[in-house]
Amino acid sequence: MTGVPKLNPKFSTKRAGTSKVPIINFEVSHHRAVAAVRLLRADKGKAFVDLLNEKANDSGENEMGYVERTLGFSTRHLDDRDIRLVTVIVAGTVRWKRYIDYLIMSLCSEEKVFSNMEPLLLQILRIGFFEILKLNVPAYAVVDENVRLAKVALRPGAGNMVNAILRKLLLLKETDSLPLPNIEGDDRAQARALSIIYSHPVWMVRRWIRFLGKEEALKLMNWNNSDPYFSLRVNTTNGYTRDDLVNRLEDLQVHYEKSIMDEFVRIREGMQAVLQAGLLKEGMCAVQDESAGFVVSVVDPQPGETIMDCCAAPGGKTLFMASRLAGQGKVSALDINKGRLRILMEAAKCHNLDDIITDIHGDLRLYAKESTVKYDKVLLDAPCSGLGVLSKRADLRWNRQFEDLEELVCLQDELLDSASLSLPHRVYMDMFLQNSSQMMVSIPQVQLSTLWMGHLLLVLSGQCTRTPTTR
Ligand SMILES: C[S@@+](CC[C@H](N)C(=O)[O-])C[C@H]1O[C@@H](n2cnc3c(N)ncnc32)[C@H](O)[C@@H]1O
Repeated sequence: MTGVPKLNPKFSTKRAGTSKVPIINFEVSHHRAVAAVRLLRADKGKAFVDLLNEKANDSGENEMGYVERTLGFSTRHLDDRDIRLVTVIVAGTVRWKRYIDYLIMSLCSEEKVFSNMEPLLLQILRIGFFEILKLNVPAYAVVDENVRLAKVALRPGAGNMVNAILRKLLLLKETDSLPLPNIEGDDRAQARALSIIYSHPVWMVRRWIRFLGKEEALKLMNWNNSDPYFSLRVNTTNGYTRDDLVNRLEDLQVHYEKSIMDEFVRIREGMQAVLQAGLLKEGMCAVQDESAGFVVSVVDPQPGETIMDCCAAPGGKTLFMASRLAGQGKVSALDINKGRLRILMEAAKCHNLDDIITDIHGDLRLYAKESTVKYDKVLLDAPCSGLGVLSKRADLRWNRQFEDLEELVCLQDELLDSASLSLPHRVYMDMFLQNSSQMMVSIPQVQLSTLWMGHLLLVLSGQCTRTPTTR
């Protein structure tokens, strides 16, 4: 792929001149246009930002400005439905990128047609493929709209190409003959095929098969590719019950599901409505992953206890642990990042927990050497790769490199040593899955290790005298 797209002059000059009145271009489907530009930004990174600066004279224009200038409609006119569709299309297209690209390449007349394809054209095709394969949008709408978008954003020839490739895809789908790689050959070749079918980087597939076995690795990839849900935790410290939260969600017509954990409710859609209704601001609930709640359940804070949260910010687990203390006891929240710690304390105020929580700004590795304070319990939620939340963060799988994990494992090792050295009662370590296997073999004091929803929780007793890890 080469550079960033050249703008179609016809549209790039539309907003030039004296008129500031937004021009609404009814020719293109607005949510697809914004989705295509957002995907382009994700794909091109800095090259895209450079293009914005170059074309907009460093005016700080964002991607929305780009859409307005090049496609001729004001993104201010996007309604809630459009915004929701942009989110769905962008997340899904990014998630399935490897699989979709394999199909696009298979349907191009030659491999070089794919590798030389203009970046914006590729995004439009990816959107069309995602809509046909995963969203089941009516075929005529997908073809018509994406062809028109390619014609308007690029040129008529680009529209013809989109038309030809999407129609080929429809035919293959109808006849159930979509091309797929065979899972055969040595481990590496099989991982390569699986990485296309499940749309993950090859190194992740190989690593998970090695550590978890093929069956679990496939389950994990299916989970990563499923539509995510979000969890809300009711704030009992402010006197609310889960029924109160459920009643408000019903008023807002947000569909929910009660979690097996008492304080939690799951929602798949409707976060916008929850935010707009102010449920978070008024302290009724917090957005918190159930897996984070599970970690707190294992720590099981009891009234009167002192707890150290070693990597606390922005504070999801700190707040939940503090609320479990029922007004008696203390949580010390330590973090190296001052800004995130400030957010934590603001949330503590909102949740009426600022008497229970004390913030400590510092590097755990230094703090642990100097402090003589002992705690009843210590939670270490060390920085992680985020590989446990790939269903929610579609882009992460493409942004993480194997080398990032290596660095993280080093940091986690050091932090675990610090947490367990100077705070030697019980250390609860929560980490995402990426390096779980190394950790499990390397820490003889592990009393309990539980793998759940992408988290590995280790409960250690006494000081941590580990043998070197198997990195
Ligand atoms: C996974 S996040 C913690 C999330 C938090 N426990 C929660 O539930 O909201 C990891 C945190 O570790 C902090 N951190 C990284 N290195 C650190 C260090 N050397 N000492 C203390 N905190 C550190 C980061 O600033 C980040 O806020």
